[in-house]
Amino acid sequence: MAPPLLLLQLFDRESCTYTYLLADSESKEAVLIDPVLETLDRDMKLVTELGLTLKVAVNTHCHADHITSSGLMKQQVLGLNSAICGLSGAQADIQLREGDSIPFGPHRLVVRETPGHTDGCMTLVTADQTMAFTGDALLIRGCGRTDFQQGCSKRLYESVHSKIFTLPDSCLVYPAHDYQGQSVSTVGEERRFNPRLTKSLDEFVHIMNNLNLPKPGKIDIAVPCNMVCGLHQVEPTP
Ligand SMILES: N[C@@H](CCC(=O)N[C@@H](CSS)C(=O)NCC(=O)O)C(=O)O
Repeated sequence: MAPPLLLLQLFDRESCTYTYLLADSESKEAVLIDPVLETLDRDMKLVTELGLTLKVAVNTHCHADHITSSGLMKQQVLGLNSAICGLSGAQADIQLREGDSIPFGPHRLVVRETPGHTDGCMTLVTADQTMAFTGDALLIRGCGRTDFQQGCSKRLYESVHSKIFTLPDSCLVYPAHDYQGQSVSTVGEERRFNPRLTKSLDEFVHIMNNLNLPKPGKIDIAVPCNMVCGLHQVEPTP
C-alpha cells in the first residue's frame, strides 16, 4: 500500500486563490498546485519546515487574477520544474496533455483537460480518484467565468460533465478559488447541487452570458506575466 499522501490547502486572501501542497509522507517528494506570487515566502517556509523536496510547481491554467510564483520559485529551488497544460500556450518546463501524469513518490496526479474557462484549463486527479483539483473549471457551487481568455460556456459545460462529473461521487473537489468561505466539495454534491451545472446546456449558456462580473483587477498584468511563468519583466538572478 502507498504511504499516506499529505495535503495542505493554503489560501491567498487577496485573490481568494487556493494553493495546494501535496507530498508523499515517506519520500517527501512534493507538488505545488497554483502557487501565488504574494505567498511565495509562506509556501517556501512550509516546504522547508516539512523537509519536502519540491519536484513540480503546476498551474491549472494561465490565471487572469493573480501572478503565479512558479517561475520565481524555480530560481530558489534546485531541480524544481514548472508545468502547465500545453493547450494554454504558456511557457513552462513541462507541457502537459490529457492522460499525462505528475509523479511524486509512489503517487501521481493525472491530467484531464477541462477547457472552457480558458483553452488550457486542466483538472488534476489523484490516481485513486479520491481527489480532483479542478482549477477554475469547477468551483464549489459555481464555475469559472467564460467571458474572456478564449472562454466558451458550451466547452466548459461539456468539460465538467464529461471529465469531472464522471469521477466517483465521493471524489473530493478542490477548486482554485472560493469567494464564499467554502473549502472542499465532492463530485456527488456538485452533480446534485451546483446551481449552474445542474441546468441544461442552453440554461447554462444563458446563465454564463448574464453573470455581468467586473473584470479581474489584475488581468492586464497577470495574463502576460503568467504566459511566461510569472517572470515577465523580472530580472533573472545571476
Ligand atoms: N474580483 C476578482 C476576480 C473574480 C473572478 O472573476 N473570478 C474568476 C476566477 S479568477 S479569473 C471567476 O471565474 N469567477 C466566477 C464567479 O462566478 O465568480 C479580481 O478582481 O481578481
